[in-house]
Amino acid sequence: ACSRKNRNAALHPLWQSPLTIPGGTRQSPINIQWRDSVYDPFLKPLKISYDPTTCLHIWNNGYSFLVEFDDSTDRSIIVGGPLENQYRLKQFHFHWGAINDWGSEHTVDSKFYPAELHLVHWNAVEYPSFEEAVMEGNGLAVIGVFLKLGARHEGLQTLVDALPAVKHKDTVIEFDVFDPSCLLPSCPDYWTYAGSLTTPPLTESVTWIIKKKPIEVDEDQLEAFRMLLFTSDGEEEKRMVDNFRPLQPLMDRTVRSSFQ
Ligand SMILES: COc1ccc(CNS(=O)(=O)c2ccc(S(N)(=O)=O)s2)cc1
Ligand SMILES: [Zn+2]
Repeated sequence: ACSRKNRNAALHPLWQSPLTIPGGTRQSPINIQWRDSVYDPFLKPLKISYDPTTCLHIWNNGYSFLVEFDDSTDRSIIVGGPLENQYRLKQFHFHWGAINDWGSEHTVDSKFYPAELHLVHWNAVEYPSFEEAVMEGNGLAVIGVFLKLGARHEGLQTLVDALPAVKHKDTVIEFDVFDPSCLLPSCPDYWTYAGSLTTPPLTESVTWIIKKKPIEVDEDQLEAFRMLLFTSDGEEEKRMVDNFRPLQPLMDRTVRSSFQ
């Protein structure tokens, strides 16, 4: 279902670099073919413990809007699931479309969701900094959560209310208490596979953990994402939409599921 729009997204300034890095064998995002995923009974439940006071600010970086966390200690971490170590929360952000027919980065049985949340964590047990972890095969763990159109999400609303303050690229607003676990579905089921960052530097350093169940958000909340801009104040306005990377080849990878 790679429509014209997606090919344009592929050529979008965001990804002028080659679609996949030369020699890339584990690029993201991918289509998750449910029937090809393999149940792994040895996968543990994912344990998530976030400290809401580690929240710092919201930042429009010209790709998406990031909610960044103080990752100088182990106060907000995930452990278990497919992970060998515990990983520290660094930031979360979203990808979304201009319309509700697409917007997610991963697809399930070739179905797009209107948006996708990424919670980015790094392996502070084995690496001294985030920047170094980004370059290592087991350096990052990103939890992906699909957003679907439905009921208004009260937890997301506090974030949506702050977005007008970060309309332009390189604007920041203080955001000092937020618990991102309110954005996770209650169902523990997930898929997991070895992949990459979906924006430059596209490094193959991510253990992806994609939640099976989406969360529900309403139209107004998706529209609030779409009123953000890729462009800085004073530049000709370009709406921040379709900030997702095209699907990448699965190559020699297996997607495992934590559920039967
Ligand atoms: C060398 O310094 C660096 C290196 C890399 C970054 C990129 N930022 S990042 O790692 O948080 C992510 C980029 C894309 C993400 S996605 N859509 O796959 O979850 S996460 C920042 C600073
Ligand atoms: Zn992302």
